[in-house]
Amino acid sequence: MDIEKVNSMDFGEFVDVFGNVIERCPLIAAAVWSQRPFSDVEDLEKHFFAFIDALPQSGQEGILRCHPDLAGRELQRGTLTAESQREQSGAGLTSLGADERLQLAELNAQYRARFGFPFVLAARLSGRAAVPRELARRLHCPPAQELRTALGEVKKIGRLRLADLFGADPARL
Ligand SMILES: NC(=O)N[C@H]1NC(=O)NC1=O
Repeated sequence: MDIEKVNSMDFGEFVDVFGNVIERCPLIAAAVWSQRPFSDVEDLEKHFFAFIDALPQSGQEGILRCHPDLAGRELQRGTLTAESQREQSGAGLTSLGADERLQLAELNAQYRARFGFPFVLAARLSGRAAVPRELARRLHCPPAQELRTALGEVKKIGRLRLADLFGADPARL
């Protein structure tokens, strides 16, 4: 895919293609479409991120709540989005032992109880051992800092998903 192709997409096609750049938030792609034309993929990415940054805290928390737990029930049930499924299996979360799954479920529950949204981490950038470690560490962070960290992870996930769509190297975005 190239940027000329993106700029020529009608609304429906654009939302079909980019609707899950931010997990289960096609509204963001819908809003970004009206800002076309984009000069390149970096410019497109900037519009996604600027939308997130401009939201009030309730909206930013809403975005986090659209994310499925890592190694959670949806992974077990096979109801993840295709992107999330790929990311979670790529990180080795599909092959956890029962003990590891239980440990993560407990940490996920503690995290959600403390912050009111699920723990979000760009799974593709960390291995399965790093997930419980990061979860346990971030569980003790101040809420305002944690919201910023979690949104930073949402952006990392979005960047990787955009890079996939463009067949680009995410380091160059
Ligand atoms: N909870 C959470 O981080 N979920 C996400 N992380 C990721 O890499 N893909 C997801 O769906």
